[in-house]
Amino acid sequence: MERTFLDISRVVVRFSAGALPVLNGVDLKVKQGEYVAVIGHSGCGKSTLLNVVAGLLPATLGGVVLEGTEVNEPGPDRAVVFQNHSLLPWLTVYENVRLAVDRTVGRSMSRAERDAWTRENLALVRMTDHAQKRPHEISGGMKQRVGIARALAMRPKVLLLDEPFGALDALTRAHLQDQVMDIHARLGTTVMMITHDVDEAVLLSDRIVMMTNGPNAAIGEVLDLDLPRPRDRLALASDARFLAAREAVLRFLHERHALPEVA
Ligand SMILES: Nc1ncnc2c1ncn2[C@@H]1O[C@H](COP(=O)(O)OP(=O)(O)OP(=O)(O)O)[C@@H](O)[C@H]1O
Repeated sequence: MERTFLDISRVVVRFSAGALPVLNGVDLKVKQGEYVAVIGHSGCGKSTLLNVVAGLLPATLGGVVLEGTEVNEPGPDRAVVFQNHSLLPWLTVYENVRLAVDRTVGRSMSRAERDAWTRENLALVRMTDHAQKRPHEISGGMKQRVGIARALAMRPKVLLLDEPFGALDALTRAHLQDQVMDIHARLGTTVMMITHDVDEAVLLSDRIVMMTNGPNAAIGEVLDLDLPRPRDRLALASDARFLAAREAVLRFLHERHALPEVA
């Protein structure tokens, strides 16, 4: 049996003493190199779960262990990319990534190595030609690419993506999904991605974790995707396995766990 890499164990999150917990007993074991998507209706607690894994929010009960070490605070081994790019506006694209390098992995590198590592990560997201621009001079999709480069530059054990493509138009989104698939294939990074988008979850993931509605949310079902990689969005559009997986997730969200007002 493959060893658990990221172990989310019986996580309960309660924001106030009198209220019901938002999450009530989330258990998830992620293998190294696995791409896991977490999907569920708005407000079910997806970001809350990601924040617990990131170490940004303590679990009320239960906890998270990454490669044998308990998560108690944020750290570069769990780099997060949020929906709204959080680049520093007064720094260039290069400087935004370089800052992360200098503050994390770069401590053990020479100046020239830090420069090369920064450029390598910018190249990975195809931002080399825009390295000297500032955030206001690049598009939303480019900003997300820089955010991904910055996260990868920390050499994280787990890349945590919180709706990273949520604010982008459909074509830019598709382009970025393809790039993330390519990066995942090349680097073998373990990824946990929050999404609302069923097609995105099926296209990118090895497993889809479907959450029940909150409060008291937990994992309702987990779907294993045996679609071979590399995956091609056009070929998959008519692939019976892709369509069956898509339908299974849609049925979970809109039949078994439809929101009360639309049920
Ligand atoms: N700091 C907080 N204090 C109190 N309640 C919170 C806090 N953070 C989140 N919540 C509540 O917890 C619930 C889950 O929120 P969360 O953002 O995790 O959901 P989500 O599934 O990520 O939603 P969405 O898909 O809309 O982003 C919501 O009811 C939210 O109001």
